[in-house]
Parts: sequence; structure tokens; C-alpha cells
Amino acid sequence: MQHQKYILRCLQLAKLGVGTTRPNPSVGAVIVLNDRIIGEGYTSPFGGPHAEVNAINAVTDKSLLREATLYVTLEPCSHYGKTPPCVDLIILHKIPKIVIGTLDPHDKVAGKGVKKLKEAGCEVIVGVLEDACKLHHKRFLTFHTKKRPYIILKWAQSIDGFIAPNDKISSIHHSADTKRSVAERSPIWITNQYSRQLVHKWRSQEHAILVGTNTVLQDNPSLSTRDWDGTSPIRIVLDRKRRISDDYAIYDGKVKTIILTQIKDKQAEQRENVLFEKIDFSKNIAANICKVLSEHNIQSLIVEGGTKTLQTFIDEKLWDEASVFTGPLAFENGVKAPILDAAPYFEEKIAEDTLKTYFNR
Ligand SMILES: NC(=O)C1=CN([C@@H]2O[C@H](COP(=O)(O)OP(=O)(O)OC[C@H]3O[C@@H](n4cnc5c(N)ncnc54)[C@H](OP(=O)(O)O)[C@@H]3O)[C@@H](O)[C@H]2O)C=CC1
Ligand SMILES: Nc1c(N[C@@H]2O[C@H](COP(=O)(O)O)[C@@H](O)[C@H]2O)[nH]c(=O)[nH]c1=O
Ligand SMILES: [Zn+2]
Repeated sequence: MQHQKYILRCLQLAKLGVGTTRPNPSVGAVIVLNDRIIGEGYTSPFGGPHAEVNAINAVTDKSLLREATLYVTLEPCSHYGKTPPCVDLIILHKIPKIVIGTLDPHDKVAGKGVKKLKEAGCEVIVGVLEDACKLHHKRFLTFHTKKRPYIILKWAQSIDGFIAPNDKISSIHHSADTKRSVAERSPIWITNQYSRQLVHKWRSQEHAILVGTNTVLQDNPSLSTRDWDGTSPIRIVLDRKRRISDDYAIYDGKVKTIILTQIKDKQAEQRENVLFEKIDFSKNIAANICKVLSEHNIQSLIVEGGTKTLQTFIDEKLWDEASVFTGPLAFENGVKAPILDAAPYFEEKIAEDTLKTYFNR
């Protein structure tokens, strides 16, 4: 129980760094002596010290470390990256006992951290609150074990199961939408301001965000985190036939944007912050998308629609988590929401909206 209590605290700390530490995982660490926390820390933004180093640095009287226990969500690193190995510092300070949530599958660690600690005479316990630690490190673990990003599907549907009303569809098929200029295009909001702010928080935690062509043409989304204090994810946009013109917000140059297309031309590639990647749209599109994203070292992806794009990931079984909002509006007709044959793990209310969370297990 004692071990669980401190790993839980490590997890609380680790959550504070999510979205800022890539490509490193956001790890949490606490140092305990006589059932009291004497130091704690979490991973600094990329290039900065790891959680264990921050926790050790937080202990003023370093002599106490010789009798203390270090708790950490992930196996301490044993290799030189931007910073020296954490195990060396642990050994240097003669910390006798290390309790680890879960092992690090990274090629350069994978058990070597534990081995080095044991060889130095430390007592090492692995696997305390392991499932919770694996869930917390889901992006990093998925990327290194499955060689693809962790994939989160997200959409908002009306009470009668549509993601947009019909008048939006009619204008998709007349791409020269004469009624609304590009600047005037926006989503029909189904969810309330609190749900939308939560989505911006989620965006700040993910490495990339993907939408389909029709979503861009209809909504002109910016896919930013403007309602949350955090970095906007890399924008990934499907545009097989290059139907999206330069005046859409995705081409504003503010965030790195990758257009997945069949048509690549040198001139288009010269836009600021925009990259074009060719993919095969004839089959296994979700897998082809994952392949390109992995090549860009993208560790996580939130797919925000529309239905065709989301259903592609569902049908190819390439998703890990889904967040589905249901708002109080009824549309009667329109773009039907994706079909997800799964039972929710959680259901909660956000004012009048309902949020269901699914895991693909
Ligand atoms: N409420 C919500 O949460 C959301 C609502 N929306 C709404 O949804 C509507 C758009 O949804 P939808 O029409 O489903 O469109 P999408 O945004 O999913 O775009 C579909 C287009 O993207 C390309 N594409 C996507 N997947 C594939 C695939 N598997 N194979 C080939 N091409 C693919 C195709 O472009 P091409 O034909 O050029 O090849 C296709 O026509 C809009 O009205 C928008 O407002 C959108 C997002 C979220
Ligand atoms: N309509 C709808 C959503 N729509 C999604 O949000 C995108 C627009 O985001 P932004 O770029 O921030 O304006 C839009 O293109 C679509 O992917 N999301 C929601 O949480 N609730 C909603 O009711
Ligand atoms: Zn480290």
C-alpha cells in the first residue's frame, strides 16, 4: 500500500508535464524517507533534466538520500541522451531502494536501467501500479512497442446521432460554396464551451491532430489550443486531390502542417511550415497515415473527424481511445456519426453534454 501511495503521487506529478517533454515521456518521481516525501519532481520540457534528477535536486540535505527510497513511474534511463543517465546519479547518491511503475521499452533502456541499479547493489522493485503507469505513458509506450502513434478518436454528435446538419453536406458537394466565404466557414457547435475548452486541453497534450478534407472545406478549422495554455499540435490534413485552397486557416503557417495527398508538387512545398507527403489512398489508409507519422516521429494523434476519416480508423482497428461527446441539439438529418461497436469505460456529464470514453482493448 505504501508503495502504491507514492507511485500515485509520482503519477500526479507526471501529469503536469504531458505534452511538453516529447520525444521523452513525462515521468514523475518522489523520494521518501521514514514515510515522508523529502523531494519530488517531473520531467522538464525537452532537453531539460529528467524527473529523477529534479527530485534529487529538490532534496537539500543530500546525505538523506543514502537511506531513502526513490519512486518513479518509468524505469530510470541508463543511456546518454540530451542529459546523462539517471541511474548514474542514483548510484552516485547511493539511494538504496528504487520502486518503479513500469519498465521502459525504449531500445536504449529496456531493462538495462534496472540491471545497472541491481549491479550497484540497489534493491529494485518493478510493477507497482503498473497498469496506471502504462496508461499514463500510453503515447511513449505505444510509439516504441507498436512503432505507431497512440491514436485518440474524438467527435461531437447531436442527441439523434449526427455530427453536422444537412445544410453543411449540400455545400460540401458544391465546393465553390458561394453562400459562405472561406473566412466565414465554421463548425456547427454541438458541445458547450466547457467541453470545447477540454478539447483544447487535450489538443495541447497530443503531438498531432488529423482531419479529413471535407472537414477543412466545411469548417475551416484552425485546430489550435486557443482556449488553453499549451502548444498546438502538428496539423495533419487529408487532401487527396488537393481540393483545399491556400486561404484556409490550415495554411496560416502558425503551426507545422503536413498535407497527406496523392499530388505532390514542388511549388506547393515552398509554403512556410507546410509539408506535403504522398500516401496511397487505394487501401489501408489509416495504416498508411500511421506509417508517415511514425517516420516523422509523431508519438500521438487525435483524429477529430469527419465521419469518413474517423470510420477509416475504426474499420482498420487502428485506434486506442475514443472520446465521444453528445450534445443536446437534434438535427433530424445530416452527416451520421461514426459507428463504434464498443462499450464505454466511463461516462460523465459536462453541464448538459455527455462524454463517453472508450478504449480499444
Ligand atoms: N461534430 C464533430 O465532431 C465534427 C463534425 N464534422 C463535420 O463533418 C462533416 C465532414 O465529414 P465527412 O463528410 O465524413 O468528411 P471528412 O472530413 O472525413 O472528409 C472526407 C474526405 O477526406 C478524404 N478521405 C477521408 N477518409 C478517406 C478514405 N478512407 N478514403 C479516401 N479518402 C478519404 C476524402 O477526400 P476526397 O474525396 O478528396 O478524396 C473524403 O471525401 C463536415 O460537415 C464537418 O462540419 C467534422 C469533424 C468533427
Ligand atoms: N462541431 C464540434 C466540433 N468539431 C470539430 O472541431 C473542429 C473545429 O475546431 P477549431 O479549429 O478549434 O475551430 C471542427 O473542424 C471539427 O473537427 N468539436 C467539438 O468538440 N464540438 C463540436 O460541437
Ligand atoms: Zn533519465
